[in-house]
Amino acid sequence: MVKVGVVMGSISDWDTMKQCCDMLDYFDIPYEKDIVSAHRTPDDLFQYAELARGKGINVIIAGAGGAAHLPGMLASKTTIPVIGVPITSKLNGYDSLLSIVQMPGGVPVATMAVGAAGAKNAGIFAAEMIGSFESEVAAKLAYYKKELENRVEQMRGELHE
Ligand SMILES: Nc1c(C(=O)O)ncn1[C@@H]1O[C@H](COP(=O)(O)O)[C@@H](O)[C@H]1O
Repeated sequence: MVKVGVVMGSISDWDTMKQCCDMLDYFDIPYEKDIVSAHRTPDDLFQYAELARGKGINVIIAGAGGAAHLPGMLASKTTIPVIGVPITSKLNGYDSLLSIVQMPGGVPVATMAVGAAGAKNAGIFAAEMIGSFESEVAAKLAYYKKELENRVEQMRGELHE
């Protein structure tokens, strides 16, 4: 059963949002991906939010750029937690970031950094949410953290070579 719903406002967001799907693959978390736009397909957005829980989705990751209303509008229509990924834009993603992060009180969106690193972290953060109740995912997260530590150890070696 699908556990994470990954949505983006346009196919032009895919290069970035792929980073989050790569992390979900790494942690063996089943997900679905789709393109939904608050501006271009508002009816689809409402339908997506309404059907998500029934599909078994525990977390939604939504990436959008510019006037990035997609994550916030999803959050307004569902009680499933929404992670927002600001996509780099003509204004370097500042507009996307502020559109996503500045939600009114009562409608939270867990906002990541702009661009690829944010998308990657969104995948890891979703895994952490699922890992809080699935021990197999928690074990994979612990292994991942160990690998990060090993990589720094390797960097220290390279620095002193
Ligand atoms: N911000 C949104 C929404 C939305 O918030 O619903 N729908 C599309 N977009 C964004 O428009 C940008 C340009 O899209 P195009 O490349 O298709 O013109 C994309 O980054 C997309 O996320």
